[in-house]
Amino acid sequence: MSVGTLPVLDLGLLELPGAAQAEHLTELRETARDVGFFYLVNHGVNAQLLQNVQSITRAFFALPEAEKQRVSMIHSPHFRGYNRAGVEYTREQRDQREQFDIGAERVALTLQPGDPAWKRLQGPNLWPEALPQLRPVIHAWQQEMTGVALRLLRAFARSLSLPANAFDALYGTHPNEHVKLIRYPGQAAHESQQGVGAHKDSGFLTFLLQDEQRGLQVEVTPGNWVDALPKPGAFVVNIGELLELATNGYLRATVHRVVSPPARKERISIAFFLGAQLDAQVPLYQLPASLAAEAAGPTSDPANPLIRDVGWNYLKGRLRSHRDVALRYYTDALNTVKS
Ligand SMILES: O=C(O)CCC(=O)C(=O)O
Ligand SMILES: [Fe+2]
Repeated sequence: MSVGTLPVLDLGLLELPGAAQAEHLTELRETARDVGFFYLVNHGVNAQLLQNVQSITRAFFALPEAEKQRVSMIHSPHFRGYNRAGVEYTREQRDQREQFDIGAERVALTLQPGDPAWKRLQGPNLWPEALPQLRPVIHAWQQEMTGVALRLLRAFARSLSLPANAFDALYGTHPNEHVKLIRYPGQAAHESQQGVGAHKDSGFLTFLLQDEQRGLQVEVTPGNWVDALPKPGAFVVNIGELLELATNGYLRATVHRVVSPPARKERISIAFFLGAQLDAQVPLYQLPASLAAEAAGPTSDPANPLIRDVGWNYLKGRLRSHRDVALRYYTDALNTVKS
């Protein structure tokens, strides 16, 4: 296999009727097993919506600092809102990116004493008054991306000889639809180049919409970092840890990172993370013997063990990334979640 670039998959081909899809499903399965990252084309998301979401994202980051601080994540026990560069940590190092996190738009749950702390993750988003168009554009994008993600998840299920709806129960009626708007500021040569440090994504599937600035790198084989160069109109898709866990490591959650742009440049990317329902447990799906034989078990980082309880696993990641929010709202949970 060439490791110089990422494979390109076509969603339309994965949905061809009958036997015609078979060879494409095999390609999807093998790509996800060997690389865990690919470009997705022919996904059907309207080009105008892609442009709108990119321009509204630029408009958000161009707001005065005071406006962005009004929607700072420190105001949200649900981990929603704005973080300036250098606040988020990956592997104990600061990430040089500013970001705005949006989750599924739901009311906060009424909690009873003794309820698990992850129930606090559900709740409303924060929206900047100074940019009222942000909310409808992001909602449209979130809805559209949930649809694409579900289509792809069904293709994954078929590619593994599971019923097309095998993952639907995990995803359920309350999926964890997490959108992250990200801006990587240019960094001078003597400054940190960690846009985001090396990590795996924790959910099911991630879709990235990049701009024209390079920076995303994928560790295809140990120590071999491949550039996921921007490809107009395509999403970069990768597998998250839940899907790795569900398939006993057959599908691969691959480590990736972003290297900062040079001084005076910036990079904008928009991520959509499809997670499972917070109250779900990730089962181990029975794969056909020939595939099960190739599943080596999830390659979880011993310093960051995976938890099958979706809510706890998600909370663990959030507490790790956003220490200030954790200390404000989750001191009681810091010992329960071994993060
Ligand atoms: O900005 C990117 O291209 C990647 C972002 C990423 O990996 C993440 O936020 O998990
Ligand atoms: Fe990531």
